[in-house]
Amino acid sequence: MEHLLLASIAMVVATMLFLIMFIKKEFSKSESQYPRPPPGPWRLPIIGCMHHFAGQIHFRAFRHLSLTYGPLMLVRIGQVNFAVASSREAAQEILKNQDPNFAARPELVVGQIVCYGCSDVAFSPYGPYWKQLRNIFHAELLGTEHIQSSASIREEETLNLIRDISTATQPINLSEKLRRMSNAIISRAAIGSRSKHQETLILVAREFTDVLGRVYAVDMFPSLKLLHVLSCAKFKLHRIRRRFDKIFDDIIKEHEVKAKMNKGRQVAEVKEDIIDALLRLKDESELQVPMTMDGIKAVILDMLVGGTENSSIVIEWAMSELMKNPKIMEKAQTEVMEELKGKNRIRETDVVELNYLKSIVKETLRLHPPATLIPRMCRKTCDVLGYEIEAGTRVLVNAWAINRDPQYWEEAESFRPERFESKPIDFKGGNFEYLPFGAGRRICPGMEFGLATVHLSLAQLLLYFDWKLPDGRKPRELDMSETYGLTVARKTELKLLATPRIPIPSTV
Ligand code: HEM
Repeated sequence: MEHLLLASIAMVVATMLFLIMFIKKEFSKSESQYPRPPPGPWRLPIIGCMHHFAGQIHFRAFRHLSLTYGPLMLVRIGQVNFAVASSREAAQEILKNQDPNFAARPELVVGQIVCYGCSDVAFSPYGPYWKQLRNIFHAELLGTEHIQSSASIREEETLNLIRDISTATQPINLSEKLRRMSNAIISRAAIGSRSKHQETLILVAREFTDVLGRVYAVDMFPSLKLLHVLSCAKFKLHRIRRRFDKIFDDIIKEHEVKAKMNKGRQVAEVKEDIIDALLRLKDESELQVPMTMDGIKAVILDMLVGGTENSSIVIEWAMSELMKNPKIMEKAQTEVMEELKGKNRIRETDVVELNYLKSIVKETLRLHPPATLIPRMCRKTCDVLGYEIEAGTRVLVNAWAINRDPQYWEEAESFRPERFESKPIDFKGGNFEYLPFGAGRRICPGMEFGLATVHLSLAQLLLYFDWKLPDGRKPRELDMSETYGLTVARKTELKLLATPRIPIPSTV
């Protein structure tokens, strides 16, 4: 009996020991197999990490936090987690090595309301519809052939800008003139003519890019429905959408009238723009995913807003940096003047030779990328740099911080175009320490088009004028503060005095 009791006790002890060892082994296995979430700043109840942003622009605040929490951190804002990548390695992992898993965009209320239920290119979910739109963009507007054939539009519109500036006797608002020029270029290339709604379009586009960069309670507290009602965000967004709608309806109506007049003629005979092509494809239902009228409006929105704001912002920053760095301005003016020798004007084909000017644009995009935070979303739970990123987590690649990281850039905060003369780095998304156009599947499709506008207009501004700050102000007094939007522009409009240097040609 005693033996039996001892044997039972021994059995129980052995079983318990076995169980403890098994659980311990499994536990340590689960720890090493499934990584932990990335580290992040401490949180307060309800608002999460919002207090860390007080008084700071978001991309600067994220960089500041990354100095403590590392290249990949998890920042909770309200009820939403953001994985923020702030190093070349983290960006490469997200935008290249695991690109398909991060090729989604977050579904924001702004995309739902203003971008016609996220049916544009920029907000649409990763999948066949998005792929189809990118192909149409490439085939009808942004491919190499179209960029070459739209060179005459850029040459005309940059010359119009130069003529307009040459008539001014007072300091000019260069920011405003650049927005008008960029909008005229993209409108003529995309919809066949300057939009008669240009003024309203530019105003609403500015309002839209501004709201795009804001943190809305409706997105950060998805479950607090009362807050959605109390916040006036949705009301504001619906107002923007109505104003866009009116303009886009008009553009589409004009194209439908033109299509009726051209009925019966072969496609090759008719000079089609991208809206004509979209309307034709919609009716022919040749597409894998049918195109709706809202989808067409969303595409117009991407083209007109993306094509206007980004290019003019880059030229504005380039001119600001040149005003602050007169020696660089002088060197660039000499280069353009040399290129003019034996010709009566600078054309787009001449820009290829302007290597210093192209380095100035690269350096401008390094210090002032219009899109500071590249927004993506994680589709499936995965491991990035040893940390677990859960499906549905919003991801931000802090391109602004990476472009200025002293680990990759000597004198990172200085404007030094020469650095690109010895550094074979380009925009195409293969150098993850330099991301002005993003990278991977969702890289900017308008890169070549935007650069063509930026290069040519900057060359013309430097060739035809000498520039000064008004009221005898010194270059160091120029305010360089940034706006708080999705695309980061100058906070104050750039106002300059232009003095003609050489005669302006009368025709293109
Ligand atoms: C110099 C000017 C420009 C800059 C710096 C710029 C920058 C960017 C960046 C950083 C992205 C995000 C890429 C990513 O997620 O990896 C983007 C996306 C996009 N850009 Fe641009 N852009 C410029 C010009 C343009 C132009 C001229 C157009 C159209 C005419 C355009 C249309 C778009 C669209 C539609 C997307 C969304 C792509 C997608 O989600 O698949 N951009 N751009």
